[in-house]
Amino acid sequence: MSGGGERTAGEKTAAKSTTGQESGQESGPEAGSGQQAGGDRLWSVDEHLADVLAAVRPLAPLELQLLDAQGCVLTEDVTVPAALPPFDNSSMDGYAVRVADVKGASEEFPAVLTVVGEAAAGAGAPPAVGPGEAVRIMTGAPLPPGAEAVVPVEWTDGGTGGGPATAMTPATPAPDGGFGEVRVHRPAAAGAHVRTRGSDVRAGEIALTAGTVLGPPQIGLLAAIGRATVAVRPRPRVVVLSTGSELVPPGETLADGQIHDSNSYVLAACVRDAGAIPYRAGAVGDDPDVLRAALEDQLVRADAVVTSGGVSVGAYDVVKEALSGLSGEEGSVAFRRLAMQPGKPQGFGKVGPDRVPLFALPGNPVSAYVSFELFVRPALRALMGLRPSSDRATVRAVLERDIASSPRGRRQYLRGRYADGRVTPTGGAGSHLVKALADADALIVLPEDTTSVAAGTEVDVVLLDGRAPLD
Ligand SMILES: Nc1nc2c(c(=O)[nH]1)N[C@H]1C(S)=C(S)[C@@H](COP(=O)(O)OP(=O)(O)OC[C@H]3O[C@@H](n4cnc5c(N)ncnc54)[C@H](O)[C@@H]3O)O[C@H]1N2
Ligand code: MOO
Repeated sequence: MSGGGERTAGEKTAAKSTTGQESGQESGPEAGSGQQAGGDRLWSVDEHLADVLAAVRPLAPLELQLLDAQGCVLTEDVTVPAALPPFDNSSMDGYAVRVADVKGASEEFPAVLTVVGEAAAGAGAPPAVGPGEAVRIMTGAPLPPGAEAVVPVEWTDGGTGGGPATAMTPATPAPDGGFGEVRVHRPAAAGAHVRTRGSDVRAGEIALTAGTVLGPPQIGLLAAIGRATVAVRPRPRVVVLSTGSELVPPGETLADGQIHDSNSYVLAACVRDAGAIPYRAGAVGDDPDVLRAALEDQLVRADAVVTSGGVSVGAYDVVKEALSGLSGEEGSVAFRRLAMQPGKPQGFGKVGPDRVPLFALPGNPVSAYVSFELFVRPALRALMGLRPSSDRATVRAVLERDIASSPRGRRQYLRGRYADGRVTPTGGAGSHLVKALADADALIVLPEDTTSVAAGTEVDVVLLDGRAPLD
């Protein structure tokens, strides 16, 4: 990547952006900048999100091991190769019997059967049950030939000659070398306590259709039908880079004017929380060449890049400086101001020959977090083939406290705690307030035309803790 350039690539193609008219991989903010298209105007949250989503496409499918595919979207219809269960088997520990032999049996007049052997799960082919015979059988063991039903051990004397048994005895052969006798106290209908071959799913049926999100039960089904790998949209690999010469990693001592880098941590955690794979590349100083070099290094393993800081109007706004002038193979990144608080300055585009989506988020910690929630999280879901916006519920809630002011013309996302239909703001509007953010589990959304809200009013609240379904 090279830097500089008098006019940004984004500015040159500004007219293509934002309204969603352009479809396909190359549309969206990659191709435009609000400053050029609409003067110094503010872009709405919805416009920006629409542009971001118009520019991202689901990742190409990959064949993954089952557990690596958890949470991913299946891209194939999976057919059942062989019936499940693969053979008739017992659902109880007890005795495999013929129905006629136990007809009318009771505790007072038990059916006395000769036990001719044992069927245990995984122990190979069981012996056959002839007239007047029974086979000891354990849960999951194949039903012996000739047997029509299983009587649970509790309906028998367990071969002890005493009263009703509570469990199978561990020892099987009787002293005479046989298995002895069992007294059955109740009749059993044909098929009683037998799980028939194919009763779960038959060979040739569709087990799971393309588009299914693989949760634990779906992964269990795939394993049960013998699949070791499946084709899914993979989790995006997301490089997280924070910028700022004042940043020091947590664990190191601060010199004058330094602060700890929290954004690369919160953003990497957000990436993971969204179901993607974070690569936290740490912090780079305010040097555009160093940032470009770091990005070039990281791009080989990235399906998306998230940077924080350096996007406003300061003298050392390194991300803007490094990425505004990209062209050709380098891709392009457009910077714009959004009608929201926090999160006003934003950059978005695609970089490198593979056109990897890049989100340049503002550096204020709360701004970076809220920007991720609103724009990056939906985009990562889109890369995974998931519905972008459906995993965060928005509910109405009664405000517990007055909100004295909200900037006219900007949609405000205040932090709050939600419980039982009520929401309480945590801290104020300052986008440096990380403790208040950590205390929150919701974002209180105040529309652009709202300048204050009295306690008792109903407001929109975005729940942050993933209470809504994931697909
Ligand atoms: N004259 C103007 N100044 C600012 C404007 C404006 O419109 N005119 N916008 C303000 C808004 S709103 C925001 S948001 C910030 C965004 O600035 P940058 O994206 O350039 O971010 P920085 O200047 O690099 O940092 C801002 C702030 O956040 C701290 N920071 C940065 N990175 C981290 C990190 N990784 N971990 C923890 N804290 C971080 C940084 O030290 C600054 O305090 O611009 C306003 N200014
Ligand atoms: O928009 Mo900044 O993100 O208000 O703090």
